Amino acid sequence: MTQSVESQNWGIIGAGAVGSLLASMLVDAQLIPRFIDARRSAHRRNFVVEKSGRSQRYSIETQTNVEGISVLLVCLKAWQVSTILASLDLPKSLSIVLVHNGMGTYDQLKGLGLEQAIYLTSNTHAARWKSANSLQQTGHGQLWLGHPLTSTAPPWFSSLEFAIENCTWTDDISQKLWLKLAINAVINPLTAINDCDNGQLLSDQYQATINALCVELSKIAIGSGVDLDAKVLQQNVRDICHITALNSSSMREDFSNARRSEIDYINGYFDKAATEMSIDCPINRTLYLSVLERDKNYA
Ligand SMILES: NC(=O)C1=CN([C@@H]2O[C@H](COP(=O)(O)OP(=O)(O)OC[C@H]3O[C@@H](n4cnc5c(N)ncnc54)[C@H](OP(=O)(O)O)[C@@H]3O)[C@@H](O)[C@H]2O)C=CC1
Ligand SMILES: CC(C)(CO)C(=O)C(=O)O
Repeated sequence: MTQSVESQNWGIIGAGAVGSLLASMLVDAQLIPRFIDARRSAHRRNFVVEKSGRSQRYSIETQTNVEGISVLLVCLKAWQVSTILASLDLPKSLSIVLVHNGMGTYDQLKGLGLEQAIYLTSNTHAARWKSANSLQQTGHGQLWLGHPLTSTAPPWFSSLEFAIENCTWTDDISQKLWLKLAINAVINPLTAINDCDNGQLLSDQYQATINALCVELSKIAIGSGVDLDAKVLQQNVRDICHITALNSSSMREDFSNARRSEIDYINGYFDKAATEMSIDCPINRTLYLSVLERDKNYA
């Protein structure tokens, strides 16, 4: 691969499945990212990534703070983002890129008074750990990047676009985020509660619930100024269930691994918006409260 012209220092907080996958893509493009982890002393993180049938070794420097970093990819679970970023000393010039499922962290960070530029993404590049240091890419997806207030891509975007497969700037990130949020609000709680793969949601028994839930979510999105037709959403949910038929959703994985889920930032986000607009959404509420009740054990 040709060396890209690079003057940024890339940091990644969250050396989990997504953070390590994106780190490997940056290394492949010779961008030399560093992991940030204030919980541990400085070290090198060594791992193997299996991508497109090839295994490659990576060794990434891990530092305890964001010193020297100019672009920070935040690959944490949604519920970790505000607490962890608030605990770090972040320079004003830092660009923050949020890479997680769900919505609500942007407002939380702005509410905390963060003055840095915060970019949002909708990411479908997927990976899972086969063992502690061996990662497998499980989905060649897409990463949409945008900013809620500006349609101009930052100067470092060309490097990210060069490094990350199917990385595209959008001047309407809100539309992409709401569609992904709605898809997750259908697939994630239903697969977690029913303990099934994504593809099983295509069976007849789930269609009435899925269709009615899509109508509710569409009403909330439209009430929030986002054009999200219920039929288009239903089709998108079906398409994702087909494409990811054998996948176990991230919420189902959280259930099986006794971890807190991201429900507050998915169905909870819809529930809050529905309540503010006095839109009755009983199916979304039931799913939200059911997973929330389970999550109390893992707060
Ligand atoms: N996995 C996937 O394929 C996909 C995931 N997503 C979304 O991307 C986001 C990240 O997911 P994923 O990578 O799977 O999640 P992981 O739980 O694998 O990654 C989160 C990482 O953050 C680390 N972390 C926790 N606290 C800190 C801290 N204080 N400082 C530094 N690092 C910390 C964790 O380390 P430790 O475990 O040591 O605590 C963990 O490695 C989620 O929102 C998920 O829904 C979206 C698309 C696909
Ligand atoms: C699209 C989907 C449902 C794929 O599994 C996902 O994003 C998740 O599991 O969180």
